[in-house]
Amino acid sequence: MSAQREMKEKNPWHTPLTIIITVIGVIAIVALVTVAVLQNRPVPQKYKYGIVLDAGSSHTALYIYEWPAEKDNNTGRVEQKHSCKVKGKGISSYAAEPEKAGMSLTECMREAEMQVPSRRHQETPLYLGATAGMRLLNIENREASDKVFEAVEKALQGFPFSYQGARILSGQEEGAFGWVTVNYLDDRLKQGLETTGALDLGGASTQISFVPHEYDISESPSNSVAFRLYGNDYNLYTHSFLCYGKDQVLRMALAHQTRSGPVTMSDPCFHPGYSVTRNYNALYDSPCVSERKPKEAPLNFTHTGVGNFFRCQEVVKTLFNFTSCKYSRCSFNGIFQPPLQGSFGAFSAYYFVMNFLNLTDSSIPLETVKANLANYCGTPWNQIKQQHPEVKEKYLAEYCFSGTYIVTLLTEGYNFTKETFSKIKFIKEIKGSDAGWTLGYMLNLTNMIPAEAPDSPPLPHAGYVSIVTVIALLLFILFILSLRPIWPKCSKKPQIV
Ligand SMILES: Nc1ccn([C@@H]2O[C@H](COP(=O)(O)OP(=O)(O)OP(=O)(O)O)[C@@H](O)[C@H]2O)c(=O)n1
Ligand SMILES: [Ca+2]
Repeated sequence: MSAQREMKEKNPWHTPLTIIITVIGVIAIVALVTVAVLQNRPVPQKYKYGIVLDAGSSHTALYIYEWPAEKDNNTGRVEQKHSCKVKGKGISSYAAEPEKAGMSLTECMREAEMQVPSRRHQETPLYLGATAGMRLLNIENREASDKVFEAVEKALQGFPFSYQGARILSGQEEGAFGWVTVNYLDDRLKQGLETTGALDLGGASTQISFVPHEYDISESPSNSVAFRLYGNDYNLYTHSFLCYGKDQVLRMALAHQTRSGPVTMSDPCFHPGYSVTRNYNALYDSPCVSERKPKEAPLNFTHTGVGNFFRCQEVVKTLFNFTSCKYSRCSFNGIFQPPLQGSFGAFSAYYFVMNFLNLTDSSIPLETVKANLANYCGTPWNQIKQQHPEVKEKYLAEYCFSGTYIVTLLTEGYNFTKETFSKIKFIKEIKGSDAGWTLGYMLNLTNMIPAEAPDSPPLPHAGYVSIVTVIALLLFILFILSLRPIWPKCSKKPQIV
């Protein structure tokens, strides 16, 4: 017992001096680390916002994006905070009553007012971009298209955001910004990874964009877009096919099959037992088909279904022109297309249709996709309606046609083979943000993707804190060791008596 007590008494760690040094040391370390952590802690997140309205041919959607306020110039990640689907049809459908185009946006704009904190309203940029529906209206009736824009502009200026204008995007912009969105969301641009191609299928036009392997831009300069993003150069191939969105292509298919003006038409792209009356004038009311209108057509025709995928494919193929190509290679309609490269993300109607048909899984071989479609198209219309009572009949009736069109466009049009078909991923969104051109458009207009890679701190915050802690501990230990000569009796071994 007494030996133990003596040891305790002689233990240098129990002298008042060392206890004081230790306590001060510990306090110093805690203070040092706390200051380091607090000083470099990311400040509580404040966000900035941007709003883009996608005025598509079939409908308008509003997207709100947000990003950390203190990092807006380069490093902060922009994410979709909210989206709102405008009720009713696209703005181009209001050609005869333009004010209604403006009014149609009110509900979603009110939602945006609620979603964006009011102190940020005034600085939040608001853009409207119109695509193929307005492109067609602009071709058909310039004055009507201008009136629609006037009405839309007036409506948007009535909200407290920083309105930045409404305009028609070129097909090239639509394709290129879709590609930017997909690759930005996948973090491929910042990391300089191989990029993903983008396939967008709308109601009135469709876009294909990818970075080809070796690519002679001079062959068709109008199909190329050069980007410098985060210090990397990209030569993007992009093309937009006006009239090859799924609604306009359906018009073309119907026009092709009714070119002799019959009273009843049997359509392999619609289910057996399907039958509706359609109006000739309504069918031909689009620049995509207006020239094909039969001379002496009756007012209406009966559109009946036969349900045959392979015959439907034959009809769809007649809508592509493969005969003339003045370049080294073409997709269709004499449009240059370099060899396909890498993987692709296919979104908007590609996704809606393939998702409905349960065909989004990339592991499904092309042959199986076709077999499933053949089976689906051959299913009687009554049965289809019974199986999907929740789906709008207009959508439901068209999935056989749309699925057939998608497969035909991808394989015959763009030259995907049974090997490369599996490189297509049918996607709706990436990490919570919808795939589409809107995000890329906003990133571009707000200069949010820098041309050069931004300087980043050499260490991440956690690494910095760990290193500060370790160095502080080492210094403390060193300090304690350096005191050894003044420790009373500490150089002597404790003697057991
Ligand atoms: N759940 C849904 C939603 C939409 N659609 C259809 O998908 C097509 C294209 O939709 P979208 O990509 O929204 O086209 P828009 O942007 O309106 O057209 P565009 O890009 O050509 O201007 C339309 O035929 C629409 O009827 C669908 O089949 N199922
Ligand atoms: Ca679209």
